[in-house]
Amino acid sequence: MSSGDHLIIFDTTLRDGEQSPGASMTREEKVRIARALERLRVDIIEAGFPAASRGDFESVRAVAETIRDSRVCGLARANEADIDRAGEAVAPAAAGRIHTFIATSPVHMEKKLQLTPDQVVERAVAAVSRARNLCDDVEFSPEDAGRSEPDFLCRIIEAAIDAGATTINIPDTVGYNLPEQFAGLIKDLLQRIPNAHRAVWSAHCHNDLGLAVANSLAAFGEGVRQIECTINGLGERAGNAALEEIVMAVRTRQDEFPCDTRIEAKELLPTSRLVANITGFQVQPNKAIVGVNAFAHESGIHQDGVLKHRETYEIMRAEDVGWGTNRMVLGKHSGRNAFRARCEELGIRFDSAGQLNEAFQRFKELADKKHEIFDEDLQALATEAAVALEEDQAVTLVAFRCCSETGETPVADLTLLVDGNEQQNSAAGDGPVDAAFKAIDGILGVRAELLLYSVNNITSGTDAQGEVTVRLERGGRVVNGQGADTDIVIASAKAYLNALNRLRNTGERTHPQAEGV
Ligand SMILES: CC(=O)SCCNC(=O)CCNC(=O)[C@H](O)C(C)(C)COP(=O)(O)OP(=O)(O)OC[C@H]1O[C@@H](n2cnc3c(N)ncnc32)[C@H](O)[C@@H]1OP(=O)(O)O
Ligand SMILES: CC(C)C(=O)C(=O)O
Repeated sequence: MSSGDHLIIFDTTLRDGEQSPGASMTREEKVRIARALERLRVDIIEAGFPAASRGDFESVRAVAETIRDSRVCGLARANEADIDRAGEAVAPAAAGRIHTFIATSPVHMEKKLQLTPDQVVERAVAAVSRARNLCDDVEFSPEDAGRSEPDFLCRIIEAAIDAGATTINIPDTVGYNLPEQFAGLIKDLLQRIPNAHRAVWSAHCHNDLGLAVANSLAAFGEGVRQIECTINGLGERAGNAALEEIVMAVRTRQDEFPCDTRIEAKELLPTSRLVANITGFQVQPNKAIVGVNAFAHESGIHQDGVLKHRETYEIMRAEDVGWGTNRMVLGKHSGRNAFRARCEELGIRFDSAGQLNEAFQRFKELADKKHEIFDEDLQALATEAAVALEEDQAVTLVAFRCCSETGETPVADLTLLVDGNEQQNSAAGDGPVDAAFKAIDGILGVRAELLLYSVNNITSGTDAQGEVTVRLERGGRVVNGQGADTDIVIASAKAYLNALNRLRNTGERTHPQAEGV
């Protein structure tokens, strides 16, 4: 728990994170998250605001009783009652901290606290001294430092350090600062405050302008050695600096940040998931590090690059932050290389470039209709492509339209390519599938008995492909036909045509079980 040379990670998910409207947690939930934070090896866990309620006091105390490898901190306003409550709550901790704060910006002092600057300094000093009598580790924050006057900050921080503060935290409470400006403030304070070296300096940035991480890292560049952050960037309004982003920025850009954290990065994803599940604040797919797309590639050019050499499009390894691996998502932007690689992983082999091209073309057609192509879709379309190439598909579906209305008889209107000639027909039926089959019969003059018709969804979701199997019998010959499509009526027409083509072909196997139905 000593800082050594590493960057101290102060996690405030259970305090500032909990201040997000709708994110409050029970004692048991806080203890579960605190355990996950301990596994993650954060240095300090700010477990709550003990004066806020009996429940929060008990939560902080339960965390203090449970956690052994991280320091446990409680927040307190600059008044005696809050500080005593925080001291009592963190007392059972293996290592405890009291964090006291008071606002220092003109608008907060005048309008909110209704105190003069002199009174604010007096309260800060009294609060820090009282906290030091209860705990040997005391953090002081001049709230809204980002909008405070530097001269006043120098005065109050110097007094707080003299009163016993061991950590000085500079909050950009309302997320107003820009990186250079915030770094400049830290530099100025460190240069001008004579006893600055007696405290560890910290940054606590909010994300109102989306700059919390950038501001925290800029502050590090000027001498801050503790960063306050939260899992998934949870926190008041737009949130705090995201812990996972801070940690991985430091680890990935060692050229800029010559230090490391104690963080066990493989725990980042499980911890993120736990916090999301408990709070109900799900992580957006494109969230850095822990979003489901953070290590996923759909574009063919990127997939090709990553397959050839991961670092072409990845600056971190998915495995290092808790993902099983990176992910190739097959969709309409994917290319042949990723398509073939995934098929090979599934044991689907293409014997010729023609087969690959046929399957790839079908894949692109499907991808235009479906957001994501799953492994089951690949299996189905590879089978279809192989069938199309292996067998003589004398009859193929060119166009299909079906009208199905409440109270009206469904009508199917389709065009087939029969031995090289397009033929069109319409038919009504008891349902859209029946209408489609009758329209096909009308063109081909079919006399076959339908023994079986079954539909299965290949994957889940309303855009899933339906896989249809049709079994026909004519003159003692029994054949199966398969068809797959996101539209189950089209899948049915394809399956019917597939079976009819087989009936037309000589040398057709006659035992349906041999075809896996
Ligand atoms: C930037 C931050 O994130 S700060 C932390 C914010 N977190 C929270 O507020 C969550 C927990 N808060 C609470 O449960 C409640 O606000 C309590 C229990 C702390 C106080 O509740 P109440 O006594 O009902 O006061 P209320 O919340 O209405 O107003 C806050 C009071 O604290 C004062 N105050 C605010 N900050 C401080 C401070 N750092 N030091 C001393 N007094 C302060 C305000 O001036 C106001 O005083 P007033 O009642 O004399 O006008
Ligand atoms: C209590 C302080 C550090 C705070 O949360 C803030 O200023 O945002």
